[in-house]
Amino acid sequence: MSDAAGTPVLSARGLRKEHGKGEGLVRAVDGVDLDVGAGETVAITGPSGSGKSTLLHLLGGLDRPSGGEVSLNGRRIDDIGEKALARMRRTEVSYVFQSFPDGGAHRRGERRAGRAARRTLTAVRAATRAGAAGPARARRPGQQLLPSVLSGGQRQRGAVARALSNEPLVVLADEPTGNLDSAATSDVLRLFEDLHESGQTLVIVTHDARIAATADRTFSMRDGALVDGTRLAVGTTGQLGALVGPED
Ligand SMILES: Nc1ncnc2c1ncn2[C@@H]1O[C@H](COP(=O)(O)OP(=O)(O)OP(=O)(O)O)[C@@H](O)[C@H]1O
Repeated sequence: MSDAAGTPVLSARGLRKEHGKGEGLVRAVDGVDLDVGAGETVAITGPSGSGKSTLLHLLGGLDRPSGGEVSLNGRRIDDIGEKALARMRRTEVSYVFQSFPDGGAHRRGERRAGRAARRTLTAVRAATRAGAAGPARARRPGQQLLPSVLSGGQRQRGAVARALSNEPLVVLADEPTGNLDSAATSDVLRLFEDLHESGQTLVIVTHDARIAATADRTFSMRDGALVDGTRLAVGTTGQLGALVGPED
């Protein structure tokens, strides 16, 4: 799980992110430790609102932690200046986000994807404004907001291709098969399998058991904490089922 020098490609220590204040305080990420080694695929699953997207944003420098550390190839990224952070986001990390639903998708799915996309876009815009603008803007996920005649599967394959264009140290994917039909999901699944085989380091947030099954390690998130997912029950629907954790 580490390279020859023993340094994980991506590492988090005591990572925390709080939103809001007082009674409205949400501990979205609450003390996460994680090491992702070179060429490793790590899948993160867990219920809605458990902090998966927030964690991915912190790991990729799209958002600043409230506490704790994030390192890329042994170099801290949580405490670096905005320019260095913007450069890091352009050159060392890539993101794949949830595809937008095609016309026939269920309205609840659309609303959910819309909310997630707005939050991500807000984070990307804030990060881009704060750091060096320019190239980062051009190929960030806002592109996926453009109305398009492409199918969800085609758009998502394009998004993955773009994500690889800067040969990132790590690809962070947030529900990459969300809103895709099963044929498109299979395509994207194959892409991730190929990526894994090619030695790309990957962190994938997913509800899809088939995607999670491609991972070397799977974790579940619960209330902002990462739980070892080796005891995840996989249901017959292809969705990851209940976590058989100590609290269950
Ligand atoms: N910008 C924000 N401001 C306030 N609260 C937020 C913000 N972003 C996330 N949260 C809250 O933090 C918690 C974790 O959210 P997050 O989106 O990371 O969870 P998730 O596991 O990715 O959920 P989903 O699977 O629905 O995308 C939730 O309670 C959410 O409402």
